[in-house]
Amino acid sequence: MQTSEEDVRRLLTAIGDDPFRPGLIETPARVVKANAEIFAHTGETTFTDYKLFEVATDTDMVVVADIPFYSMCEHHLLPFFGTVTVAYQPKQQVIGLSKIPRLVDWAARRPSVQEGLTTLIADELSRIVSAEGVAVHISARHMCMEMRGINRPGTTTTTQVTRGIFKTDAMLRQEFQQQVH
Ligand SMILES: Nc1nc2c(ncn2[C@@H]2O[C@H](COP(=O)(O)OP(=O)(O)OP(=O)(O)O)[C@@H](O)[C@H]2O)c(=O)[nH]1
Ligand SMILES: [Zn+2]
Repeated sequence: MQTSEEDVRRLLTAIGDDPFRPGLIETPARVVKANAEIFAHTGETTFTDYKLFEVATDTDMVVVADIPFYSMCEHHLLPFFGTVTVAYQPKQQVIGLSKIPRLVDWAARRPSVQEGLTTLIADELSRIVSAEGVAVHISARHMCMEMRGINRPGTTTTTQVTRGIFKTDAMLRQEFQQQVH
């Protein structure tokens, strides 16, 4: 399913503009293309683009910090964006490091709320890697709170999901939180 150029022309008309004026004539095609990228993984429930490796390790925590993401708030279809920090304590398997930002992109490229995005990343990482525990922290700015409505530029929202040992071990959770900038 894709946005059509006609959908965009209808929206432009509805906001009181003329979709056929010179400045807007190519806009519907651009918006269709942009939406295909921004909403690329809408409706997908399973992340498949990963590789696992069997490794003998007693690593306490693998952390990939400050992964930038862009998503769209499902209430207003306005951007929310920021950084994600993902951690897990491996058992015998580790995931290819680059696959963690890929997982974040996959989860973000759909309409969502920040809490749901945090949970989706934790759910998929837990499913993919057999880990002792998983932790995901997101810090984000919501354009729906900054450029309209309550109009509070610069506010940040943080969300965190912990699973397994990150939930039961307060010290480990604290170490994770120290990795979050
Ligand atoms: N929990 C949560 N709320 C969000 C998120 N993104 C947007 N919202 C909130 O969704 C709510 C929608 O509230 P409504 O009262 O239905 O919509 P609204 O009249 O546009 O609300 P205002 O934004 O307060 O003007 C607002 O409070 C938003 O701040 C998110 O990621 N998580
Ligand atoms: Zn919103």
